Parts: sequence; structure tokens; C-alpha cells
Amino acid sequence: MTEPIVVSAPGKVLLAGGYLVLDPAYSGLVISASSRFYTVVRDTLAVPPKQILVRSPQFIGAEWKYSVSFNGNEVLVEEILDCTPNRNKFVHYALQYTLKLASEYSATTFEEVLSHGLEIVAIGDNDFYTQKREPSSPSLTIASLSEMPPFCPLNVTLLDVQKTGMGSSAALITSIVSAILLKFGVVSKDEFTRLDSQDRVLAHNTAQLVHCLAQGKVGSGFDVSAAVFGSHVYTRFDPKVLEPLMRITGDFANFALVTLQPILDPTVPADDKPIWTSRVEPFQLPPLVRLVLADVAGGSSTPAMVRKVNDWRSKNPDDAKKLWSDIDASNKNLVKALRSLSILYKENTNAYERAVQNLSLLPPSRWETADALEVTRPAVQAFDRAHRASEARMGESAGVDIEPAPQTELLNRSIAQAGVIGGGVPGAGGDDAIWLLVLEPKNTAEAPLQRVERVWSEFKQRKVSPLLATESMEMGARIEQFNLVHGLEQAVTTENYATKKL
Ligand SMILES: Nc1ncnc2c1ncn2[C@@H]1O[C@H](COP(=O)(O)OP(=O)(O)OP(=O)(O)O)[C@@H](O)[C@H]1O
Ligand SMILES: C[C@@](O)(CCOP(=O)(O)O)CC(=O)O
Repeated sequence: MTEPIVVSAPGKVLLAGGYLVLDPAYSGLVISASSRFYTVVRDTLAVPPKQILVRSPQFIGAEWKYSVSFNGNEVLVEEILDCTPNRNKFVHYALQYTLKLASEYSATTFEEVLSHGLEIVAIGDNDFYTQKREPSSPSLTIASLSEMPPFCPLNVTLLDVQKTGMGSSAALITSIVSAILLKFGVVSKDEFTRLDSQDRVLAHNTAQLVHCLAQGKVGSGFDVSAAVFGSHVYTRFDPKVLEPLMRITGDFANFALVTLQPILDPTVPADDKPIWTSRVEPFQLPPLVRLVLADVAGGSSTPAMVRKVNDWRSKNPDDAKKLWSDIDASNKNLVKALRSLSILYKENTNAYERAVQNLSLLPPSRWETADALEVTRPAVQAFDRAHRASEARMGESAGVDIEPAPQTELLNRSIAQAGVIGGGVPGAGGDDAIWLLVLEPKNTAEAPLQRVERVWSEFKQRKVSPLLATESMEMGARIEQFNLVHGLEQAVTTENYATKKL
């Protein structure tokens, strides 16, 4: 029995570029969150050779068993329906494609790894799912969230859980795919650890393929990209690269023979090799600026919103072009302003810290007149008010509630607080989340974050709960040590964990 392999991948927040990022002519600013998804892969005697048991212990009934057949060329992963009637398409697709890919590198290693049973355990940080509480218990705060045990059992099935929009499926797929590639020796620990390695690109391409097939559509892929590479300015890949695979329909037997290596591995030469054109420009939020997220109890359907926006855009190409370039300009402005704050910090750290201290006592409407050195202008520009207005124009034109009225109210009240740079609705927008950037001075009696939390707890129109996540400083997917991740071993080894009270 070998050591368990553990890979974690972060959740995401698309701060700017919703809808635009679907088009490779535009980009999006995606921040990877400190909340992570973990996959543990280890040998097990609990299932026979050539079988894989996948479990998500936080959920009731979340166990799936698969058999793997291999004839030297074809790989077929089939679900054994003896344990649970619930299928998990995301997990099944991850196994089918990653194992097929692994078999193309070394049939010997493939057979050797599967000469005993495998167990895969998938576990998400608390932020990925709305934490249900007794109606009488006090509202959640960032302080109370940080005292909660990690990987809380959710006491529901996966079908019944409420997600928070942090990209559970992209983080799940990225961590499963990467852990399997490591287990089968397709990528090496040393290479995978490097942010710019070809092994990491291979994990990215594979995770994008699996995610698109499981979702039944090719989205922009910003969520998988952030799960692999961390925060960045993302420009999407040309969907043509996946077209031949997306065209194959029917059951997995039709895929079992397709060769994936030339499409997914950047280092394998091939005639007419499809090119992955996505671009990743690394990004980090400036020092003493904190990302804060709230889970808002509303409900929006991203696919329906995307369909409507795309329909309007194709019927109104001229208006859309003008609007898209206005929004793109404010998105670029946001990125530039945030980058210039990071430069100012490097150039004069003391002055920057003093300015943050001063600005944290004033609402942004008074920043322009504040005596806070060069920090004031980029901080004001980072929250270009035109941004929300032009996104709202997109919503009005396409008949989509990108920033519904209660969200506008919540954002306006939050942004009016001293020390709040700005905010918006992430990703496709709608009714279920907001993000803010707040100043986090070193010494202060009342931090801007506390003021924001007060606004959220007093907000009547919607239930608003903070999430714990900030920006992840660990860039993207990461190899972990099983016994060093707090709470992981307990979640993996405790029986009936989903219904336990921790
Ligand atoms: N802990 C988990 N274990 C196994 N599968 C999971 C887990 N969490 C999510 N999934 C898979 O991901 C699917 C949800 O994917 P979907 O694309 O609908 O959500 P999402 O857009 O990633 O959600 P969100 O962004 O709100 O987290 C589930 O149906 C399940 O197949
Ligand atoms: C609307 C879109 O641009 C962003 C959706 O983001 P989110 O799932 O709402 O975080 C779709 C996409 O990029 O795939």
C-alpha cells in the first residue's frame, strides 16, 4: 500500500468579465478563493482489483462504485449500481477520460495501479455549500465561520445541497483529474508543483475536457482555469479544440477508443494538432485589500441567463459590440488600477499603509478629496462606477436581471461604508452572491469588514451570509500531505460522517 495522494484545488470568483469571457476577444478577471476542494486517492482492500470506490463523506448516500476494463487499447469505466441509485456524471466522466488518458502513457503502469482496488474521496471546504442552521441560531459571521470545524458534514444528499456559486464542480474535477494523473505517474510531483509546467497544462486541458463533457456544453472555462492556475486575467480557449470529442454521442463505449493524448498533451507532437489558445496572465489583489464574498439567498439560473444574453447579442450585433467594448474598457481599468496599487505598495510601503489607514475611515465618495497620497486615485478608479452601470445596461437590453433590485440595494449600502473600495455581482450575476473589496488596515478600532458585516446582518430584503474565503495566495491546484490538512483524515476515516455532529 502506498501513501495517499492528495490534491486540492481552489474555488473561484469572476470579479469582472461575465458573458464577455465567453468570447476569446475579451478577458475576465478571476480570483481563486482560499476555499478548496480536496481529492484523496489511495489503494484499498475495500474493493477488488480493477474497481474504484468514490466517496463524498460530507453527503448522505454519496458513494459510487466503478469497474474498469482495459484491453490494451480501449478503456471502459462502468458504474456498478449496487451501492446507490444516484449517478454522479461529473465523477464518472472524470474517471473515464483521465483513466483513458493514463492508459495511453503506459499500459504497464495502468495495469499495475489497478491490480488492487482504488478509493477516491472528494471533500469540499465549508464555503462551497450553504451551511444550514437552526432558524433560532444567530446569523453567521466571518468570526463564527472561522470557528466552525473544517469539512462540516452536511446531513443531506448531494442532490439536496445548496451550492454557493464558488465553482464546486470545477474544483472537484480539477482535483480528481490531477490526483489520478499523479497516481498513474502521468504527471510528476516535481513538475506539477511548478506553476508553469507542461504537466500542469496537461491537467488543465484534461479537466477542461471532462468539465465540458459533464456539463454537456463548452463554457468559457474560467473556473477550471482558476482551479488549476490560481487568480489571473483569463482569455478562453477556442472551443474548436474540443469539437471532435464533443461531437461523439452515446455511451462511453463510443469514447473508449478515441486517443486523447494528441489533443490534451502539449508536448506530444501530432499532425494537425489542435491548439489550446487560452491565456493566463497572473494577477494578485493588492496588499491590505481583502476580497469578501456573501452568499445571498436568492436563486438564478446561469444557463438561462447566458442563453438570453447570447440571443440578444446575436440579434443586435452593433449595439452589443459597443456595449461589450465599454464593459471591456471598465474591466481593463479595474485590473490596471488594482495592479497600480500593488506597485505603489512596493515603491513606498509606509506611505501606502498610512493611506490605507486614512481611507479606511472614509466612504469612497470622499476619497477623491482625501489626503492619502497616490493611493487615492487608483483605489477610486478600481471601482469605476461605470462598470456596474454598463453591466446593468447589458441586463436591461437582454431582458436579464444581472443585478436585481435587492442586490443593487445591498451593494449600494455596502459600498457606502467607510473603507469599502467597491463590489459587484460575480460571474453571470443574478440573485445569489455579491463580492466586495475592502481595505484592511493594520491597526484600526473598527475594520471596514465589520461595518460591512453589520450591513449584511441588518439587511431585510434577503438573507445574506458571509463566506469565509479570501483570495488564495497559493497559486491554483496544490499537492497536499494527507495528515497535514486539518480535519481531512477525520472526514475520510469516520463512518457515517455525513450525519455526525462535530
Ligand atoms: N462533494 C462532491 N462530491 C461529488 N460530486 C460533487 C461534489 N460537489 C459537487 N459535485 C458534482 O458537481 C455537480 C454540480 O455541478 P454544477 O456545474 O451544477 O455546479 P457548479 O456550477 O460547479 O456549482 P457552484 O459554482 O455553485 O459550486 C454535482 O451534481 C456533482 O455531480
Ligand atoms: C456568464 C459566464 O461568463 C460566467 C458565469 O460565472 P458564474 O458561474 O456565475 O460564476 C459564463 C462562463 O464564462 O462560462
